[in-house]
Amino acid sequence: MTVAVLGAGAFGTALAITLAQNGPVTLWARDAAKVAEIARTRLNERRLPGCPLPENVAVTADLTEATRAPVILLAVPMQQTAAFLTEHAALLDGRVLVGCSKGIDLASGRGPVALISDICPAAHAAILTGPSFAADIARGLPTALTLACDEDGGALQARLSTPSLRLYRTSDKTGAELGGALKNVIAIAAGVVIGAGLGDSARAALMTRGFAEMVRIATHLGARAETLAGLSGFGDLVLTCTSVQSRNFRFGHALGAGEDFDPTTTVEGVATARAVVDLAQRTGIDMPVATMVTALAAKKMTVAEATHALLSRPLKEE
Ligand SMILES: NC(=O)C1=CN([C@@H]2O[C@H](COP(=O)(O)OP(=O)(O)OC[C@H]3O[C@@H](n4cnc5c(N)ncnc54)[C@H](O)[C@@H]3O)[C@@H](O)[C@H]2O)C=CC1
Ligand SMILES: O=C(CO)COP(=O)(O)O
Repeated sequence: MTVAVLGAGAFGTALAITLAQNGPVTLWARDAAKVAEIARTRLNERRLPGCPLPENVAVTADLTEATRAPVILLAVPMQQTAAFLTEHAALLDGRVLVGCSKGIDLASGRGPVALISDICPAAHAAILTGPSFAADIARGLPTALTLACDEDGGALQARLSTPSLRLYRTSDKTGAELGGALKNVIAIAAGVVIGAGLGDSARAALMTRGFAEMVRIATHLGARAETLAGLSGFGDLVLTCTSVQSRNFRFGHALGAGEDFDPTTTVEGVATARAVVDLAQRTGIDMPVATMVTALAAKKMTVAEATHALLSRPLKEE
C-alpha cells in the first residue's frame, strides 16, 4: 500500500524514509526545484542532512499524483495547514488523512485533526504525534508514537509502524492533538528557564505545573486525561523540555539568554501559545505558563518579570 507524505520538511522526509521499509512512499513538496534536487541527490540536505532516501521513495511536485495513495500524511507546518487543506480540498476530501503537525491554528483555534474534519468533512481524519525527533526516526533509532484514529484503525496502525517506529493507537483525537500542541509551549518556557540560568529545579517545577495546565485545558476541551499522560502529551513534553534538539526549547533558550534566533526556523509553540491564551480567555481556564510564553515571545515582559509573576501567584493546593 503506497503512503503519500505531503510536505518535505524534516519530519515529512523522516517519515518517508522509515515508512519505505513497509512499501512504496511518495514524498510531495510544493517546490519543483527542491523536488528535482532531492530526486537527484536522494538527500533533503537543507531539512534533514545526512539521511538518504531509500529507492522506493518517489519524490514529486505533482499533488494529483501524490494524492492517489490510499493513505496520506500531512506534514506541513501548523499555521499553513488550514490554507493548504482549503486550497486542495478537492483532492483531499474523502481520503485517509493523517495530520502530523503539532499546534493550534491561530485563526480558528483548531488543531490539525479538527481542521481536517472541518475543511474535508468526508476525510477519515487521524493524527500521528508523540516524542520523536525527525533525525532519530530517519536514522532508525527506536521511537514510539501515538496514532489517534477511528476505532477501526488497526490496518493504518500496522502500515505506519516499522521495525523501529512503534505506534500505540487511541480513539482520543482531541487529546492527542492538544498534547502535541501544548507541549511545545511548555518547551519554550523550559528553554527560557535554562537559557536564563534559573536551574534544573525550576525547569522541573515548570514542566510539572505546565503539564497540569495542559491537562486542565485539554480535558475542558473534551480530551481524556490518560491521553495527556501518554506519549502524545507527557512523553513529548519530557522530550522537548529536556533536549537541545528541540527547536522550541532552543528558541526559549535564546529568549532566556537574550540571544538572537534564526527566524526561518519552524517554532510551532510561538503561534500556538497565542492561540492557547485566546482559548484560555474564552473558556476561563487558567493558563499562566502559556500567558508568560506569549508575553516573553512578544517582548512584552522580561524573564525577571515573568518569573516574579509566576512565583507570586496566590498559594494554593497542588
Ligand atoms: N522536526 C521534527 O523533529 C518533528 C516535527 N514535527 C512537526 O511536523 C511539522 C513540520 O515540521 P518540520 O518538518 O520539522 O518543519 P521544517 O521546518 O523542517 O519544514 C517545513 C516544510 O514545510 C514546507 N511548507 C511550508 N508551508 C507549506 C505549504 N503551504 N505547502 C507545502 N509545504 C509547505 C516547507 O517548504 C518546509 O519544507 C510541525 O508541525 C512539527 O511540529 C513533529 C514531530 C517531529
Ligand atoms: O515535536 C518534536 C519532537 O517530538 C520536535 O520538536 P521541535 O519542533 O521543538 O523541534
